[in-house]
Amino acid sequence: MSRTLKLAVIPGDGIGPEVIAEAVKVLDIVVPSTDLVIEKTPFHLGVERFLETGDVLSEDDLAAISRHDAILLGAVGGKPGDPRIPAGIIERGLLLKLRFSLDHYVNLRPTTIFPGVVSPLAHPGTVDFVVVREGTEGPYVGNGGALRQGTPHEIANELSVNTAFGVERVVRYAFELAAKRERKKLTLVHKTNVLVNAGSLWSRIVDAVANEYPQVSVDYLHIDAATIFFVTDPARFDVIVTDNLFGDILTDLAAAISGGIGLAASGNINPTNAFPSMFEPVHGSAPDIAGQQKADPTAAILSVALLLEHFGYAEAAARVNDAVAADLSERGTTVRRTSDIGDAIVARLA
Ligand SMILES: NC(=O)c1ccc[n+]([C@@H]2O[C@H](COP(=O)([O-])OP(=O)(O)OC[C@H]3O[C@@H](n4cnc5c(N)ncnc54)[C@H](O)[C@@H]3O)[C@@H](O)[C@H]2O)c1
Ligand SMILES: CC(C)[C@H](C(=O)O)[C@@H](O)C(=O)O
Ligand SMILES: [Mg+2]
Repeated sequence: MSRTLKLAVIPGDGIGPEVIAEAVKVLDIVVPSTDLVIEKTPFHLGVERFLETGDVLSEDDLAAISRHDAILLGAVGGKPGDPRIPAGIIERGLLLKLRFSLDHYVNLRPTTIFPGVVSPLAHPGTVDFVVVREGTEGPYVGNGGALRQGTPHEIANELSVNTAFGVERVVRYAFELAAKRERKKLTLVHKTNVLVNAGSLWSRIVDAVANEYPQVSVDYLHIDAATIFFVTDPARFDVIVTDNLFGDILTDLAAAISGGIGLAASGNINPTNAFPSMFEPVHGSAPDIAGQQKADPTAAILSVALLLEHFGYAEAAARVNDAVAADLSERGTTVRRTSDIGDAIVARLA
């Protein structure tokens, strides 16, 4: 008996299509070792589509994507400052619209330093942590406005929305994850000394849920101090739970300390499975290197491993991770084309 998984594939912009081509090759080579049959549907979305049609993501597109079991996305967005693309129209209208509409309240971003990968840190220690970034609230909700725009008296607001329901569900997910991991440690990262209302809500919920997980040790860091420890002692972290914006910034830093943004994978998870979860590299469309086969597809390939894990295919996911690890440990400082990296990883899985 086989199990059919309907996968919406959104290659997107810039390096998105280049890295997704390699991720799909890896998926295609690993899936026959499972009982899965993957039915892929490509969706042509992103800057090009916007420039051609003025449309970013129609209700029909959204409905069609929602009928899939999962989404694999490359990256979306144009060159920052491109006058043809209003700021945020692709990011908000496509990427965040998917995350919000499909209730991706857990943005899961694991970090490890693979053997042989050179960290810019002199003494990184053993780095193996997961950032559980809240995905549907915070300053990302788009609840803002501007008054007297363009005048010296302009006022620009972006409201950060934090609901007890939204915070509790992501905190519970983070505790559940911490309880399953070896070190069983959870760090709340926030800015409770300044953002006192949101900070108080997050702290109280973490304290309350902690009572149900006596086996998990809990600590707290302000976001600014957390960035210090990411650089001076990243080995201290196990599971980090934080809000949408802090999590965005921390996870680019996590990528940088662990070998680069080309290696950082993520899952936008709807743990209830009411909606398809979405797997994507943490990086963006990298207009500076797009179309040149210079992008590292490893993050997209590791996102495929997260997808397989999400559906319970831990062994297939481990095979992909192992093939990536082997490739990275042999890679050294050799510069390879995007498709050569994909092919080398595929060859290890064949
Ligand atoms: N999830 C997403 O779709 C996503 C994420 C971040 C940024 N963006 C969008 O992407 C566009 C560019 O944003 P940015 O420049 O701030 O961030 P970026 O992540 O695209 O690029 C930052 C730097 O990292 C490099 N880089 C990124 N991915 C790489 C890879 N796989 N291999 C090698 N180098 C890589 C780029 O060349 C660039 O120098 C913007 O429109 C932004 O909004 C989209
Ligand atoms: C492009 C942008 C909306 C997105 C975010 O801020 O979440 C990106 O930076 C990411 O980390 O996935
Ligand atoms: Mg980001």
